[in-house]
Amino acid sequence: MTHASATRPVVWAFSTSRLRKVFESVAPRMADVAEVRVFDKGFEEALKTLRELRGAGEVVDVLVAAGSNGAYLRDHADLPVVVVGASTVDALAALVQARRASPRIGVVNFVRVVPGLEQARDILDFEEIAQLPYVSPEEARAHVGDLAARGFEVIVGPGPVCDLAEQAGLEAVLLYGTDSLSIAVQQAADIAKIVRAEAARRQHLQRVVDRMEVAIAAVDANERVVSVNPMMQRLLGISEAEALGRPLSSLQPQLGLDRVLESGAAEHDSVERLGSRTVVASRIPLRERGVIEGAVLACHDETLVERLDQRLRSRHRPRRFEARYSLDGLLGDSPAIRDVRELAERYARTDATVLVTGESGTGKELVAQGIHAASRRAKHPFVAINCAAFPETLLESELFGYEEGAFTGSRRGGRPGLFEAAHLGTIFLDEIGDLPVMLQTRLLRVLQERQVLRLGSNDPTPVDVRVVAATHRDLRQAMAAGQFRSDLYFRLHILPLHIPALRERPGDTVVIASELLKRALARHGVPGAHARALALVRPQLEGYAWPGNVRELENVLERLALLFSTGAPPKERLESSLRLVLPELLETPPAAPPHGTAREAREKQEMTVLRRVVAECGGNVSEAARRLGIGRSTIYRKLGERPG
Ligand SMILES: Nc1ncnc2c1ncn2[C@@H]1O[C@H](COP(=O)(O)OP(=O)(O)OP(=O)(O)O)[C@@H](O)[C@H]1O
Repeated sequence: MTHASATRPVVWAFSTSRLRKVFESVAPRMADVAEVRVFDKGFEEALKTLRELRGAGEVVDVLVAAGSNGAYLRDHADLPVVVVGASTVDALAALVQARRASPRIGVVNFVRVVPGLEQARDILDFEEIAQLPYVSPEEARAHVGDLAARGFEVIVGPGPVCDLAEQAGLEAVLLYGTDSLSIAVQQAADIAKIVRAEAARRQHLQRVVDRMEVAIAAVDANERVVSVNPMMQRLLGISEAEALGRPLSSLQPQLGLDRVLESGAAEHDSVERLGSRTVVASRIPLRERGVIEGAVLACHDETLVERLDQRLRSRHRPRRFEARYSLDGLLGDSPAIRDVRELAERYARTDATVLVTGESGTGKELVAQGIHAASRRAKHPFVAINCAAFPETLLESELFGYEEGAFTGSRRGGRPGLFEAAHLGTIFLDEIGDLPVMLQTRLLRVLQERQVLRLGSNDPTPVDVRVVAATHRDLRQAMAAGQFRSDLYFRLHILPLHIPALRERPGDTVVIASELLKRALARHGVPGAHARALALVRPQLEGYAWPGNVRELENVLERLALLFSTGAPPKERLESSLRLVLPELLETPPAAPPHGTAREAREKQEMTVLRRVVAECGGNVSEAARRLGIGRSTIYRKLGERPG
């Protein structure tokens, strides 16, 4: 059975005449050069046989045939054809044999005269050699008749001519022998090797193009498609067969290459909207010796470009894997914050999971970084992720990574998740209370088994990671409401650490403010303004409720430093300037109601401020959050509303 991977070239020889027998005797002798198969077929029948056998999966590299049959196949078959020529040895042998019959010899050959016969005449002592080339069978028949009429008794020629000569009662000698056929088979084998090498190169190139995450189409100078890879077929929504030969702009006007063919100038990275999809397209003209002979279109899917962009950004964000803060950076002198610092230092000496709770902006991440920096893991990565900031599927692949082919567009070779990135270090899971239930289950498994399973993989990777989780939500309440798995809660709640809100430790405000203001003024190049600036707002700092905690305090002090950055504001405008940059602080604190506590008064004041700022921002909570330096969710929570 013939097979595509057969190492020997496969040659099929076609002949309906006596030449077939010679082929049959040559085939076994050429076995180490080529696998030769001989068919008793010619012309249309040969083509039909070719179609049938190749349709059934048989493989052939090159055809061999003689005379007009060879010429016919060369014109009609879609394979290389070697047309047998008479070798000098065979021609001489035929003449010697013919000479034995008669000194007058007719040579009737297809199209060509046999070279060198005139010289042979002297050596072989001929009386006459008549060479009559023919093109059509009718012409061959006429030549044979003519020679017979002229008294020739022997004719040398290809198979069909020999048949005609014998029919006319003359002696016939076959022009081709084993030498001619061996030469033809050798030529066929040489061609087969070249053709195979070429095909292999083309296939390799095709495989490369087919596997690229780019949709590619090439057109000729008339903008007709000459090749499209599978990605492009999908983009155009048609098969290769449908696309080939048609003008690209007729398939998708927005992806046309006519402009590039005309101008000869490449166009890079144009953004094209195709229905619901967006692609980034590049168009490049192809030149052959300076003449434009076609063009190539390459389209990247928008999501791929975005993914690459994201990956490049994250690669340039090493900060993400490093702790910047130590526990010394946790400012404050209150007993509450001292407790926090002391507890954090103790926790840092262990490897157990820590659950940090506290309102937004109280320093939960700062404490997590501090614990990492004070632990034996300090030299290894600190990886932080905000579980509320990603949609569920993205969060899953961020945390656990994925294997190649896990989803469309997953990158080759897969990608490790943050748990793997944090190996030997600490992972900080911020806003753990917002982790979707499905991921709570996966996280629980990681905590229990200390190994992660990438998406689409069955092969877990062991990880040595310390977990610090944080939340501003009440996880017990979430548990009761069925939003948080209790088994996960108990796995996280091993070393609890609560950071009280800034308003619950009033002494801290001025201590922290003083230090943060010093840093902000230094950044603005006015360190000398510290005492004056602080004195100016000190009563307000102490009286204010700080719904956004230290983050809000930072924000306020940054604005204050900005006010002083161009020199202290003149006295007469001081009040109005301050009111302008620190409106929330200068809101007149309402007098404590007779029956209320100081805390209630502060909370009331806080609500007044929140409502006013939200109103000033036309109800735009994001804008209000930015101005106050607190999270949107904090505003919603305090105002008792849910995000719409
Ligand atoms: N005690 C503190 N001393 C100095 N800086 C602090 C302190 N507490 C918080 N900060 C600063 O306040 C900002 C907010 O802190 P952090 O991001 O740690 O809060 P968080 O509780 O994690 O907030 P969220 O819950 O909104 O993520 C940071 O810039 C942090 O450095």
